[in-house]
Amino acid sequence: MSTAADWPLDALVRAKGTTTVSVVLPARDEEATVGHIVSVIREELAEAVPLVDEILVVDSRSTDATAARAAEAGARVVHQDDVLPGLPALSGKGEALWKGLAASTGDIVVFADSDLRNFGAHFISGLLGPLLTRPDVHFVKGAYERPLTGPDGVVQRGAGGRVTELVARPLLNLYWPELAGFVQPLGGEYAARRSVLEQVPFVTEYGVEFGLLVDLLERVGLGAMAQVDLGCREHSHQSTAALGRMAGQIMLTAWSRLERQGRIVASEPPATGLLQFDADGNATLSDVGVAERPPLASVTPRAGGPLSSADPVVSLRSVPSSPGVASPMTSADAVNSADAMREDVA
Ligand SMILES: O=c1ccn([C@@H]2O[C@H](COP(=O)(O)OP(=O)(O)O[C@H]3O[C@H](CO)[C@@H](O)[C@H](O)[C@H]3O)[C@@H](O)[C@H]2O)c(=O)[nH]1
Ligand SMILES: O=C(O)[C@H](O)COP(=O)(O)O
Repeated sequence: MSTAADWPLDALVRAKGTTTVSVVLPARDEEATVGHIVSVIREELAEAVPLVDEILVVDSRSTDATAARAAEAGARVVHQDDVLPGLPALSGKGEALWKGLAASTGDIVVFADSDLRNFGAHFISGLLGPLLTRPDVHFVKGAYERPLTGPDGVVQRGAGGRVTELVARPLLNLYWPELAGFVQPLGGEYAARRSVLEQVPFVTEYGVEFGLLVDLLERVGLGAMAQVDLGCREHSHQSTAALGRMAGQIMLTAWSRLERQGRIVASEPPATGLLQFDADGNATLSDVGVAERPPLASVTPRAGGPLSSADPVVSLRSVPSSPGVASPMTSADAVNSADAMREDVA
């Protein structure tokens, strides 16, 4: 595996030629970090050297000043629901990335999270190295060490990436062992050729990274997938309950791929409700179902191009997410069963 330091900027600019590069940053309520990230990319990779041609921030229904901070720092900002407005709006990070792909223009698209606390230009340039120098490489994923920073500020080296370690990695080793060598399968920093990204579906919410890995393996093969060591990645941590919902989305994404690949035949789809309990035993029910956008190339002939009325709108084939879609356990069933269990215990 190469490291970011193996790809000096002058060599990358020489290799780039006429290839164009877009950086797409999905952002939901990231006013604290998005401005700095955009500024670093603009100053070091667009102004100091002609490596990045476009910086696009996809504002993912933020309720804070994310869009303003990103625009002030020099990004083009689009709102997730304003892109391809002819389609019904979906939610979550996967939707933001798919809309970002549609709204951007570069031959190579680099995705990076907007909540990185130790962002440096190497997060972008490192990912570009194999893509700009090896025509046979179509997808590059970032690898890094992930510390866990507690609320008291204490940093535990290598303890981050809890959903990765507890859910994604075991699932990949069980069912797609070819992908087990990806150090950070859920990491948000990766890059690919547009020609390939437009050929694969994008799962919505937090299923997107897992779905892309599995679908790209099928589409381009492991030999066209690379990873680059980007050092250490620090980001803002979500609560355990939020990570539980993310885990549910990833498990449903894996289930959808196993079914699509003909490896499981289910008599009924899995339930998409997740019942969680707080410290006082209060129950909250969430829907962790994910939807799916079809390959962008099947929706519009060219990213950002006009939609024709004959275009497919959205594929929800993989896993149901709309409120109207039947699931084996309804919200009411789940709450009733939780109440019944509590009574049993009492
Ligand atoms: O509805 C959303 C949710 C998140 N984001 C953005 O997506 C990025 C990553 O989201 P975050 O909530 O920070 O995810 P993590 O807890 O860090 O989850 C990890 O695991 C996820 C599942 O694979 C990946 O999507 C993430 O990139 C990866 O960092 C950030 O820029 C968010 O602002 C959106 O744009 N829309
Ligand atoms: O990628 C993951 O596993 C989740 O984002 C959780 O990461 P964290 O444990 O570093 O918060």
